[in-house]
Amino acid sequence: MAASSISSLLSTPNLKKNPSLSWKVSMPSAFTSFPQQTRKLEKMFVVMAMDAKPTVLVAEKLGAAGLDLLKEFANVDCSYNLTQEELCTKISLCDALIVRSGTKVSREVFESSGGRLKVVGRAGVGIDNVDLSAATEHGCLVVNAPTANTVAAAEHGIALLTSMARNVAQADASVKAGKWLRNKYVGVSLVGKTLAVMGFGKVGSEVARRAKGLGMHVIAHDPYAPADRARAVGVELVSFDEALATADFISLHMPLTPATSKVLNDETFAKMKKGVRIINVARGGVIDEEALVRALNAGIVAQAALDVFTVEPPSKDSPLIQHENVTATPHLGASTMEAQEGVAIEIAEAVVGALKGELAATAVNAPMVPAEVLSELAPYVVLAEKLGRLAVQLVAGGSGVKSVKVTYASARAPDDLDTRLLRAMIIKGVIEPISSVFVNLVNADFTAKQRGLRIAEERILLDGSPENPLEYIQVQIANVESKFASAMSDSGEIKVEGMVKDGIPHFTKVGSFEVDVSMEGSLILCRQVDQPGMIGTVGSILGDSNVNVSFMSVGRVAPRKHAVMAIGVDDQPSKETLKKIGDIPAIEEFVYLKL
Ligand SMILES: NC(=O)C1=CN([C@@H]2O[C@H](COP(=O)(O)OP(=O)(O)OC[C@H]3O[C@@H](n4cnc5c(N)ncnc54)[C@H](O)[C@@H]3O)[C@@H](O)[C@H]2O)C=CC1
Ligand SMILES: O=C(O)C(=O)COP(=O)(O)O
Repeated sequence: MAASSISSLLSTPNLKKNPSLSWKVSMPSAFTSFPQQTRKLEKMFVVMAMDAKPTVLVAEKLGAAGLDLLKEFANVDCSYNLTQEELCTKISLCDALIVRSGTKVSREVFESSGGRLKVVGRAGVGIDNVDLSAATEHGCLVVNAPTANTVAAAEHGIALLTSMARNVAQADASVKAGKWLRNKYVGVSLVGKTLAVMGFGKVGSEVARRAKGLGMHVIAHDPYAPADRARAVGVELVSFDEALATADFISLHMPLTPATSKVLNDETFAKMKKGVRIINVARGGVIDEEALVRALNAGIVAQAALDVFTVEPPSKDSPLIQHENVTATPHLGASTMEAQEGVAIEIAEAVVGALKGELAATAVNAPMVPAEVLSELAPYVVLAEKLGRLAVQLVAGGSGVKSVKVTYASARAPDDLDTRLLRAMIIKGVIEPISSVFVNLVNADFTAKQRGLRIAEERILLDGSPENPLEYIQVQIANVESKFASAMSDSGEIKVEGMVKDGIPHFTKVGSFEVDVSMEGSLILCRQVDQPGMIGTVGSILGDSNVNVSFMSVGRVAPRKHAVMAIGVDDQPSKETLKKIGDIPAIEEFVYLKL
């Protein structure tokens, strides 16, 4: 599993809210190539509890191999058939929740978690039972297991197709009822018939492959599938209407989304060939079930074989289930021994990875960033957050921060630089110091939007060799006053800039003053009249107060005019120490900032 680590981006509110737990520093593998960064990254990439194991609630049956993996890392609570109320009660004690299709992970569940829930693992493909918006708003990562049950679902689709065509289920029931109805259960042949696969993704393409082996003519409709993938399987991609008009069999394999909800309805059934047969192993909600009953009664649809239903389980006296031309199975698509073991391992690995702070390759509501990209971006991720923090601390109280402009200067082609992580970190840096809101990679964009914070991103393409992903990052905050007037650019924005030198983030510009300070600890910025002895004067005030200076840099516009001195300090100076600095006659303004 390709997974990368960037724990601070996935750490969740209870890290802050639950100080009683002691948190261990774990250096994610993606960062081990930056040994010089270790100390600073340790501060950022704080992950799971050392003495408090996380708790994973497994709310539906999961294969043993997956449970074993989970137990190596977490306390595992297997509680099946919980009511919504019980789930909401339990969830506040859980760091992760694993479900299949039978559990509704509603907004209420996220709200009830009190910020503790870090990850929801869907042990399967469809995530229509998880309220993704609520998950994102709560900064909770959702991961699924998208590959391990593909073949099982495709095989079940083929099982339904063949058994429907030969009335296997109905004939079996009649034999068991003591009947011998050889004339009633005459079936239809598959060879030479047209099968329309609706949704040519993982399952759809496996169904297509198998149906071709049965001698069927296979067409597919999928607005997003590449034509060459279809060609490779020997399948022609057609329009929705053409698929409906030409198919003898229609097999549904698209996800349930607002766009696919009730996509088979009275209107679309009317466009089908009379006597069409429908197979659904996708989701019940893609069919208007009442319209399907009407189409069955009218003979438009000769038969339907359904594994999934709008409401599961459907009511016993549902006219659809009871229809003699309907074959129904209880959502068995993924239920083979092999698929369930595979899914269990796939989801357990994803959930454990996410709890460790890794970015899962199967994240549904967060960007998936390959390990090698993450490793390269690591110091820039730190830089981005610190620039955000710096910029916002320069804003004078009372000015609302509404608009942040981020400029990425790079010699790399725009396609070569994924800025989503950097943007998330800048948002984190800007928002966290001025609010109680917790920001991570999952909820960064949402949180910015919700607070009315506009983030404009700009790329500057530099000449030269694109050895580093970025030359510098600049963060500007517009329409605000600054508590440090020298931080304002000529065009009236607070402006800070930084770059990575030898793997270490450096602060390199404030307003129009160039400085050069490694971004560690805290920072004192002073504007002074440029004159000899200033460094010594400030240095000895700090030294007398036992404040260790890590870096000092002076940026000036011209000799003996104004200069900005940036002083990196390891320890927080006391108010008295800061006052003494401010009292130096040549100091015109100063500000103390936490990095
Ligand atoms: N019955 C069961 O136990 C199982 C059901 N499933 C369901 O099967 C479905 C497909 O799963 P996968 O193939 O793994 O997903 P997938 O994501 O690989 O494929 C879905 C395909 O549907 C396409 N699609 C999206 N909107 C469409 C539209 N309006 N019309 C036509 N195609 C559209 C997508 O482009 C994609 O190619 C999902 O709904 C999943 O939940 C999957 C596994 C087991
Ligand atoms: O993976 C899917 O989308 C499925 O529908 C399988 O559902 P299940 O895990 O068997 O409840």
